[in-house]
Amino acid sequence: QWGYGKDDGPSAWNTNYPVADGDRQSPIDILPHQARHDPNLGPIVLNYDRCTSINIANNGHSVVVEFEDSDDRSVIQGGPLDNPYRLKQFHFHWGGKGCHGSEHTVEGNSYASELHLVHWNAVKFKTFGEAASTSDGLAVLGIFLETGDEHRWLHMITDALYTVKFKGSVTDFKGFNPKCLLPSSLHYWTYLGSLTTPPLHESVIWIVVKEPMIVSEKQLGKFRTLVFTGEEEDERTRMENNFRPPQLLKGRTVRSSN
Ligand SMILES: COc1cc(C[n+]2ccc3cc(OS(N)(=O)=O)ccc3c2)cc(OC)c1OC
Ligand SMILES: [Zn+2]
Repeated sequence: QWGYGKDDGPSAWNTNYPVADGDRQSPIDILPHQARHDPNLGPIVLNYDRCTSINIANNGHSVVVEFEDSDDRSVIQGGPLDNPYRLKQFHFHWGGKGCHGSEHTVEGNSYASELHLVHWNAVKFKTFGEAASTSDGLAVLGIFLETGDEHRWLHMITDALYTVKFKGSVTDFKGFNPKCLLPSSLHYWTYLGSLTTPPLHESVIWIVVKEPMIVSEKQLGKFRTLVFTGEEEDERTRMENNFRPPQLLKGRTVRSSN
């Protein structure tokens, strides 16, 4: 019942989700010079080598790749995290043709798109849902996408998008390791925030990587062939501009790894 349109978009979400006006909402505009460099912030460590992707789906808001998360086969740890967090899914946010579509911005500048790798603290919680509704139950790794040369591995995602054009479509998507999408440096900013879509739970430790991944305009354009609507609906609404704009910092500190 929520979306990214004029009537159901981010400015209307606080009607059904009052936490939208909360004190630790995401995304935010990141000001690098005001971020506190914290020498105690170690590197982010990704152990995705035994990760098991299951499927790729169009949930009516984005395209999502889900992972098997019944054990610690794919986890993120280190950095601001005091436990390993299990990879649950990743998805993207993007703009319209020529417009930008990232959620976090840097000094007011947005990128073409943003990848979110969603992890949950399976040490402290039994289910993703429980973690998703408890402070710091989730850790989301945000990667900016910038247009330039073609990304050598992104085609594995974009070649599958035609199979999930419509809301509610799901197809098998096995053997994909998202580590191949990451930029070379994992230097990051980190702050306490929320899910950027309803239910907007304030349960996320955000880790936003400074270096963007480079993808071609053509690859990005394939995301815009998806539609928000189901196959049975008569109108086809192109899936684009599925991003929430930056929210108030409300006194939060953003820390920077080296
Ligand atoms: C699998 O169970 C759930 C799935 C989901 C699906 N879900 C919904 C919204 C999400 C928003 C997200 O926000 S983002 N964009 O900041 O990464 C991330 C993962 C999400 C995952 C939500 C749940 O409770 C909040 C769930 O527990 C009941
Ligand atoms: Zn997201």
